[in-house]
Amino acid sequence: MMQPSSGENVNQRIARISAHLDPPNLHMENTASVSRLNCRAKGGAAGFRVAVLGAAGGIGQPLAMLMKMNPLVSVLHLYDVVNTPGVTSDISHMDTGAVVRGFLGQQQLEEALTGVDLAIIPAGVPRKPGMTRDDLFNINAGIVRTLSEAIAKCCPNAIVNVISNPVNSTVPIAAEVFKKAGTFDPKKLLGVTMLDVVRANTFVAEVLGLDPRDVNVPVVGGHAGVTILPLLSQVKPPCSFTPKEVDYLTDRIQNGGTEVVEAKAGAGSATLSMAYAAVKFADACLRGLRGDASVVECAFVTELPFFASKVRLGRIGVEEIYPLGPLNEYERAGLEKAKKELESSIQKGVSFVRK
Ligand SMILES: NC(=O)C1=CN([C@@H]2O[C@H](COP(=O)(O)OP(=O)(O)OC[C@H]3O[C@@H](n4cnc5c(N)ncnc54)[C@H](O)[C@@H]3O)[C@@H](O)[C@H]2O)C=CC1
Ligand SMILES: O=C([O-])CC(=O)C(=O)O
Repeated sequence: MMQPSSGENVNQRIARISAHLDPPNLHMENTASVSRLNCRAKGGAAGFRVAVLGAAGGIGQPLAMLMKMNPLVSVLHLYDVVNTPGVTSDISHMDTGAVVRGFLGQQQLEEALTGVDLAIIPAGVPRKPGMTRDDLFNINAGIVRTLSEAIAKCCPNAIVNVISNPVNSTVPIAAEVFKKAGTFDPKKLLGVTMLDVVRANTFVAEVLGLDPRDVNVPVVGGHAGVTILPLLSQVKPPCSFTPKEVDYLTDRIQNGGTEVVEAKAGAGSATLSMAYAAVKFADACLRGLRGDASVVECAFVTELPFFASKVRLGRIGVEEIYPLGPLNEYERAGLEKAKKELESSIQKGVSFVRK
């Protein structure tokens, strides 16, 4: 026990005690479950272990915060190449169940991934006005490859949620890395297209005058421009749109990301709505892992070979990929455009790893 020194004021006392504390829950050299003042908690209530890779970023921070609030998460690993000590300290003060641990820099990447059930990847640079998602390829491809190599080594059975853009190429990159490592399981690798669904629900609800929570719009294809294919003929609850409404909604859903990039005027792309969407999707993956019945969401999966589809999530990841269902003429034309662009984006990702 530290003894109070005589003549010490409150600020001096606090400073003296703080100097004896370990860095806040940060897994540095001294990992020792960081026993601040010998607290007994070692963490690990029943639940899943989740790692966020890119946790200090615009998406990473709110995503980490929301995952800390998720009762299915028992241990939350926050990894980034910068700033994880601060983010980890901050989030670790939330009085929710998950134990938070921070990991900083490449040398701590493997430790960050060991034992995790779900790895979420929002690492990488975002767009600025005038850029396409594909313009991010040169930087983000290498980041996703590095992180995927570490996943293959340290948690080959984890479910992987890829957020980093261009998703249409980064998911094929992860798949190729896993194939090379002999760990590829198409049931476990998912590109996160949930934001397209979240936007579609919101915009359709606005047009119809409904509560967005009561609306469900399947969005298939991919996650860039024309590859984002909302199936407005399959909206639940069943409803109909005028041709003008279909044009307006399709355009707004396909360009929702650009709408945010332009509004942010150089300060990045969607972060808050993306963190919300990522957590909605991660929660679905965890409920599937827990064995909940009928967990169905849209995601970019690797079995057609790559296509965002409605999928049922279960204990092993993707348990069923639903067919597209009946498409109207407008959607069939959209599908042809989507397929063409998707093919080249997929090939670009595959070649990046094979070259
Ligand atoms: N799938 C989707 O629907 C969406 C995807 N995105 C994408 O998500 C990515 C991240 O966006 P923001 O969070 O806004 O960017 P950001 O720049 O704010 O954050 C990215 C974070 O990644 C970290 N990072 C960079 N290299 C890393 C590495 N090798 N390992 C671990 N962390 C690393 C950075 O240090 C930074 O903290 C972008 O590629 C963006 O285009 C954004 C919105 C929606
Ligand atoms: O548009 C971007 O660059 C980010 C993104 O993927 C989205 O908001 O859908």
